Amino acid sequence: MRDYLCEDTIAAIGTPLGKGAIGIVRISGKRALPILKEVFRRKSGERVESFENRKMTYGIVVDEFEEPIDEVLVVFMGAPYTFTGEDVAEIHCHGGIVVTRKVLREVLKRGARLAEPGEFTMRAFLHGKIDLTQAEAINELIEARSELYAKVAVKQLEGSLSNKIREIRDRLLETKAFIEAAVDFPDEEIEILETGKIKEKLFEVKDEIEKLLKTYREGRLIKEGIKVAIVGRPNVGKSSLLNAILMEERAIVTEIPGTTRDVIEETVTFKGLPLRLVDTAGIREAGDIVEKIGIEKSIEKLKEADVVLFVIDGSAGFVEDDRRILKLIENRDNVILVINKKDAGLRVKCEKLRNLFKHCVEISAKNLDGIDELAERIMELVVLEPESILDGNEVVLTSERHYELLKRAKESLDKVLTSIDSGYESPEFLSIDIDEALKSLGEIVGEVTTEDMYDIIFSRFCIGK
Ligand SMILES: Nc1nc2c(c(=O)[nH]1)N(C=O)[C@@H](CNc1ccc(C(=O)N[C@@H](CCC(=O)O)C(=O)O)cc1)CN2
Ligand SMILES: Nc1nc2c(ncn2[C@@H]2O[C@H](COP(=O)(O)OP(=O)(O)OP(=O)(O)O)[C@@H](O)[C@H]2O)c(=O)[nH]1
Ligand SMILES: [Mg+2]
Repeated sequence: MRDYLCEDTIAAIGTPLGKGAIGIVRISGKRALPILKEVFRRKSGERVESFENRKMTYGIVVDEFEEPIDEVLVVFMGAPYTFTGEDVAEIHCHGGIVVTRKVLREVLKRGARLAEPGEFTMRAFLHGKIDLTQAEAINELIEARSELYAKVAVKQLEGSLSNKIREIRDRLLETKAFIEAAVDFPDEEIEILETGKIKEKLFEVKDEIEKLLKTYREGRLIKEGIKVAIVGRPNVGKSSLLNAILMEERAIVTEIPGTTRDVIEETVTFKGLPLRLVDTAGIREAGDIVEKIGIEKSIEKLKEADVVLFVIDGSAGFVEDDRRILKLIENRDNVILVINKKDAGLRVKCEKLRNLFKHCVEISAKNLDGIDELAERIMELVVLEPESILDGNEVVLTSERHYELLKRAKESLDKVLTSIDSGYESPEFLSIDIDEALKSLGEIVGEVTTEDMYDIIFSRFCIGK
């Protein structure tokens, strides 16, 4: 059973385990202050009976035999004006692996329980300090590996998404009131339902939801990065291209066809977005079993990719083996033809293949020529509205949970509209689906809670958060 009532006092190390200048043990709950008094002494060994709220005090942590464990700074913050909304005590100790754990152990001995992953944040949510999207944003912030993602997460932590959702919800509530007005005054000869007006309002709300839904594509790219598969026949310079983009000798490059046999994945950040580059085995009629498996993987990666870089050796021209690979990627609009080995003289150019490839770049992986242009083209291909999304100032959906719930809300509104169009205009009937939409919106911010909420949200956090 989870402690949704927040009866226990919880504690955990809030900093990464490892060598660091400081390590913080955080305690939250009713017994935070008594526990702090139990473990903390002034340098002289004297007990401290009252702590000034939110002010650091210098001293030592002792074990039950009054033996000093570490020299520390501690702070007590009284409920409700704290991160969790409960009494919070923090012990800032030296950041060794042993010392921080020893301090935590003393705290646990005095009656605190080790916090579960995300439990501090869950308490902040349960006490109304933050809503669900803000709680999730804390985790996203911790997970963020690119500046842009961090920026989007901070905005969400500040409440940008919740504000947007609440705005949509309020408009929907207004619409509902408008529909129900017809029920409340049946005798007053108010027109049964002004369906035209109701529809107009519904369309407005739906439009807002759709706008938000559209941001998810970019949101996912910001969060997960752009998957770029580098494919082509052996020896055209795929691994050289990977190295050129990474600016390091990551993959083995030789003049022997069939050098790369396994998939190599590396990430670089370009304009704030992670580019997840995947170098693959050259595709051809396989020699041995290892190469065959490698080629199967190449084809798999090609299918998963957001962008496919189809590399050819321009100094050799567009040859039969290239043509065979072309069959695998036909009908895809996310392919960029990369004509490599420009330095060796090109026998085929972008212009000549214009009818086959909408996107084409001529490069020399060896001389690092054309690499920036290629990176630009990758961005152009996946990012629909670069200005609006990439500055990180707009509300962007990055969570599948939010996306699915918003989609559900939209579907409920579609049902209402269909009902109106089919003549089922009874207000009670229409309200059912409006309520469904409201419920989905409520679930996003956590006003409507579900049983598995903890498991889908907070258990993903690291311990101590
Ligand atoms: N030492 C320390 N640093 C930390 C945290 C922490 O818990 N401890 N945080 C943990 O995530 C983050 C900061 N987040 C926090 C959020 C709210 C409050 C807080 O005390 N809120 C009160 C009072 C606000 C005010 O003074 O205006 C409140 O909301 O009522 C503290 C930290 C990052 N840095
Ligand atoms: N002149 C020239 N040679 C290049 C260029 N890029 C790669 N090469 C050479 O082409 C050969 C093959 O390069 P790789 O990068 O190993 O080719 P690959 O496509 O990864 O080959 P496989 O892993 O076997 O599929 C090596 O000898 C490289 O030095 C280029 O831009 N110009
Ligand atoms: Mg290779």
